[in-house]
Amino acid sequence: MPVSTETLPLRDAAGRWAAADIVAARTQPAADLSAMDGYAIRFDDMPGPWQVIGESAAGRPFEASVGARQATRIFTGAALPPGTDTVLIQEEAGRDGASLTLTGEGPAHAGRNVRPRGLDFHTGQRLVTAGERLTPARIAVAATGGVAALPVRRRVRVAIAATGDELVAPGSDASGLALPESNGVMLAAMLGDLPVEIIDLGILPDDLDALTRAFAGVRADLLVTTGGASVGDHDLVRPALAAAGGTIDFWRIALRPGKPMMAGRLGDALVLGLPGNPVSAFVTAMLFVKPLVAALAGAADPLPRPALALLGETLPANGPRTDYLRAELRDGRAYASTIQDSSMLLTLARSTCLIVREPHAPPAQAGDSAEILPLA
Ligand SMILES: Nc1nc2c(c(=O)[nH]1)N[C@H]1C(S)=C(S)[C@@H](COP(=O)(O)OP(=O)(O)OC[C@H]3O[C@@H](n4cnc5c(N)ncnc54)[C@H](O)[C@@H]3O)O[C@H]1N2
Ligand code: MOO
Repeated sequence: MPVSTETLPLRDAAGRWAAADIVAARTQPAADLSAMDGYAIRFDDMPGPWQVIGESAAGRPFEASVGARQATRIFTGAALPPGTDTVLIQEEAGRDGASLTLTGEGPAHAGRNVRPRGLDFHTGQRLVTAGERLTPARIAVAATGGVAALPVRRRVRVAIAATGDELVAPGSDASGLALPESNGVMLAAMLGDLPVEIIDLGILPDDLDALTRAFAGVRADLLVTTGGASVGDHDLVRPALAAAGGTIDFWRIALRPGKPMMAGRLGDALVLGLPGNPVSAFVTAMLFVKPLVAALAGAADPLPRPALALLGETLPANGPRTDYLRAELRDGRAYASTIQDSSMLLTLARSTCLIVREPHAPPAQAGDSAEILPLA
């Protein structure tokens, strides 16, 4: 089901994506305006002298016509009085009462120091294209274009469930074999700069009935689970999804880490079942959850942007899965961590990029160029 749209005041629209083209309701600038403080003159009267007959300030124009060898005082952002076409900056002018003389080089051509009407944009011109993110500059251009409210998708409702009998809420007693749950807070943090409403389903046990009940009650655009995605006897996410009336579109992809990822549907919700290993959950969230949320929020270009970096060290040939290696960028070179175990959060926390290795990539040498995904 597509996420419905709403209209938000400019102040509330930051970080959303435009749900429709945003079109200028006015021309900017609305008239020929001065770009500098000085004197509005007719270029044909160069090199002067002139008689100053009035003043034009931003919002307080000089309405009368300016004749030959006449000038007005003018300030930045003020409309050029009728009859003038050029601004002489005050650093190059001498003023004595009403008399004005040229003291510097003066403007080189007609129209100098003038922002002509429509320099920025015209009424009817597209300012923001549907599917573009509403960055601060795009919100500002919409405001200048006379648009007060912006069409966006409503916040995407993302339900997040961690699964596993060993897990306890972060901060609670984690003695013995209890493991503090970290995927839920990590996912919420990864979605922190996206327009989401998080529905925290907490920690669900490795129990088919409990999982089925929890899944059946989900009201969201997207359900994200972590853990229980693999082939063990306690990996119950897929059977529970089926028991709750959901369907599975695919399970397992040629990715390392992240192989047991699952995608499916449950009623109106899309479902992404991420592996439980924290690094696998991180990588699949980066490659699938974030882009899917951005797409649901209306992004035309939701995928992460790879960059290029030089390798700091030799890398062995890759196997059959696309590999995302935790790595650090130092002096513009990417160094992969020695151990790439998908349980190791400290290595991930210290990484500043992932090196992307294509399936069956041959060995790579130090100094070779490699695709990376920067980790902000
Ligand atoms: N025989 C096979 N075993 C495994 C395979 C396989 O193909 N054949 N795949 C391995 C791969 S690859 C991965 S990845 C893991 C993923 O398994 P699950 O998604 O079923 O994850 P769990 O078994 O539930 O947990 C794995 C690991 O991660 C810890 N975990 C889980 N959830 C959290 C959480 N929310 N916060 C912190 N840590 C969490 C959990 O305690 C486990 O240690 O399967 C391999 N096995
Ligand atoms: O794919 Mo698992 O995610 O390698 O550890």
